[in-house]
Amino acid sequence: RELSCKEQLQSISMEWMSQICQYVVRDLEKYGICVVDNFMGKERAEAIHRSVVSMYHSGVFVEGETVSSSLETTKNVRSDKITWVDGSESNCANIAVLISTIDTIIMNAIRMKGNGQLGQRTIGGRTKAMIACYPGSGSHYVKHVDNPNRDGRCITTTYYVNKDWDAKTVGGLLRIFPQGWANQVVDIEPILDRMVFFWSDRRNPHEVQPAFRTRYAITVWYFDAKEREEARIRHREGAVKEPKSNE
Ligand SMILES: Cc1cc(NC(=O)CCC(=O)O)nc(C)c1Br
Ligand SMILES: [Fe+3]
Repeated sequence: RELSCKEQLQSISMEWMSQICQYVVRDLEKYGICVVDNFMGKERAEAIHRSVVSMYHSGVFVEGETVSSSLETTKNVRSDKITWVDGSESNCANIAVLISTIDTIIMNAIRMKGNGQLGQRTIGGRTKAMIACYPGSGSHYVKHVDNPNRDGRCITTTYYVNKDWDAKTVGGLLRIFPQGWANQVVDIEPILDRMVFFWSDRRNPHEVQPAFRTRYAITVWYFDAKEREEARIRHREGAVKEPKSNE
C-alpha cells in the first residue's frame, strides 16, 4: 500500500532533518538566504518534475498576475504562467510531500531556535504552493521585492524541478541582490531538487534572468503572524491592496 504522507515524512531520517534545519537557521540569520541541494532526493524530485510537466500540458496554468501597479503590460514585467495548488489536487501527491517537508523544516527550525522565533519572526501560516513556469524564449521576471509593503510574507521558499539545467547556455538564473552586501549578487541556478529559502522583504530584491528553456519553480511563502494580522486589519479598512500572489 502507498505509505501515507505522515509515514513518508517519518521515513526521512531525523538526522537529515536536523542537519537541514541547522543550515536554514544559520544561513537565514547570517546571510538572509539559504540554498539546500538534494532536498527531496532524486526519485521524488523526478516524480515532482513529471507531475509539474503534465499539469502544465493539461492547461491549468494561467498568466502570472503582475504585482507592480505600473502600466507596463504583463510581458514586460514578467512572463511566467502560474497555478496554485495545496497538494490535494490530482497528480499532486508528490507536491504534497514537498509542502509537508518545507513545513516541517520551517517549524523545526523555529523549535531549534528555542525562542519560538526565526530571525526575530514568529511564523504563522503560509500560502498554498505556487507552481510557476517560464516558457523559455527569453521569459523572465524583472527585479522586485516579494513583500515590499508588509503584506505579512516573511520567508520565500522556492523549489526547482529543472532537469539538466545549464544556465551558461539557457540562462534563467535567480539573481538576488542582498541588501547590506555592498554590490555583491547571489546567482542561483534553478537546478533539479534545489531548495532556496530567503527573507521575502526588502532585504532580498531578486530577478529571474531571461530563460531560453522551459523553467519550473514551486514557491511557498511563510507568514510572520503579527505582520499578517496587521495587514489583515489594514486590508479590512481597505487601505492596502493585497497583491494577487497571496492565497
Ligand atoms: C508570483 C510571484 C513569483 C515570484 N517569483 C520569483 O521572484 C522568481 C523566483 C524563481 O523562480 O527563481 N516573485 C513574486 C514577487 C511573485 Br508575486
Ligand atoms: Fe519574487
